Amino acid sequence: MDKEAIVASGALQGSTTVPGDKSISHRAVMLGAIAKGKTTVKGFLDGEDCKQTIRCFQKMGVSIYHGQESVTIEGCGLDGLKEPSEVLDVGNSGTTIRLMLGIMAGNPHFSVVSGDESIAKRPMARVTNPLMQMGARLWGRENGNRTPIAVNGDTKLTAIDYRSPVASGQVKSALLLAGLQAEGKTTVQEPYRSRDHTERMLSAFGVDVDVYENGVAITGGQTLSGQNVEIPGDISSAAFLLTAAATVKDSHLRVNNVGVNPTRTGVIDALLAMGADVSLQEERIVNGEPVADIVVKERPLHGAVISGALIPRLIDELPVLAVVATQAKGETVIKDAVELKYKETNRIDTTVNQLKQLGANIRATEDGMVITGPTPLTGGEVNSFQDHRIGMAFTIAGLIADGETVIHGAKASDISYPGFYEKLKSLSQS
Ligand SMILES: O=C(O)C1=C[C@@H](OP(=O)(O)O)[C@@H](O)[C@H](O)C1
Ligand SMILES: C=C(OP(=O)(O)O)C(=O)O
Repeated sequence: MDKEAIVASGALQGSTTVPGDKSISHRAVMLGAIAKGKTTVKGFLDGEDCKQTIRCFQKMGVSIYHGQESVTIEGCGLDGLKEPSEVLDVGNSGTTIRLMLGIMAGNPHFSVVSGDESIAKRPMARVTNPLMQMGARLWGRENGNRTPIAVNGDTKLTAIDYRSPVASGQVKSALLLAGLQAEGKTTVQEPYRSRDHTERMLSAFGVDVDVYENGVAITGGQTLSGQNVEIPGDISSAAFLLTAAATVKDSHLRVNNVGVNPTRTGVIDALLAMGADVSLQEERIVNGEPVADIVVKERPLHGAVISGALIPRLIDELPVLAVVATQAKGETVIKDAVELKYKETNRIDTTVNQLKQLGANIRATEDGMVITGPTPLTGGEVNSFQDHRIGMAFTIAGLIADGETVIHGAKASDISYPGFYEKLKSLSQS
């Protein structure tokens, strides 16, 4: 049976690393595939989502070699992708499907894109609508909002000025990738700035992208050239270790070589706002992305408000921050986070309902949750519901709780953090 039993096992100590960044790994494969020439990727995340991206591009005739040390992609240029003769299966990965739709929309082939049960419930209109405004021919259930989605890319796209209602790295990236193939200059504005790895990597591959406050612009017809890419550790994975060390008594942990792109470091800002002792050391730039070692020491925490522009900078870390908030003194309010409902699970429900079960004082709101602490947690049976972030967040809850916490569906962690359970065990003292 796919489950893990977690018991409190003492302070987290030492110096460690985490697997490569998921967002950057997806983009390295995609940009490598549509570039001319060879791309070599070091630090690629060997997780299920990113492997699915590799498989999709292999189905379009791209030669990709996934070795122990690196991934090598023989880029064939945007005009060199082949028509896939099978469905492009993205598995559980929202990033793969939404970014790939941007590529497929302007590529002169017929393709069908689909994924697992969770993907079938996630909204796709946020990308298919603006792509259709650019002239893309797309069909899907609920007028293009649900998978499977069929694309007939045999059409010329036209640039649009798009004001996105959501701050989403996936929407922005899909439109940049479609914009590369459109006539004219495509602009995307968003309510708050979302992760900017696509812009950074496009520049590294030789494409001009204009970046301004809460917006980006790209002119169609530019070509990419293959590059050597070095991917830092994923701050969204590091977040589980950092939050554990911030809450488990006497912990003192250093996580080396983590990507600290400012569009991703919301979890550090939230921990600081809660009074945590966290610092960045050895800050440097690797391949156009900021990287640092992160050091955290346990000390008493207090509640904070997590809202507004901070939300897109820590969206995937909110379930585990809710776990931390159960141990912080006073009220923590998470708001403006309605996007949590559209992830692998409805993360407001899966977080709130199960933390309540473990004894937390927590309630759901329309766009987030309110947690009052500190409350002792008591172990129990919880489920990942095949949502990797939920399974891992409740594993951290298990380290804080009295007694045993059983995580059903624990293997979901392989999606973004293979080796997560082994790593936690190696860092615990007893
Ligand atoms: O662009 C990306 O790589 C991602 C963007 C975010 O999703 P949204 O774009 O839906 O906010 C995030 O939740 C996801 O894990 C990865
Ligand atoms: C939401 C996530 O990923 P995706 O949208 O790529 O499925 C995540 O990793 O938490």
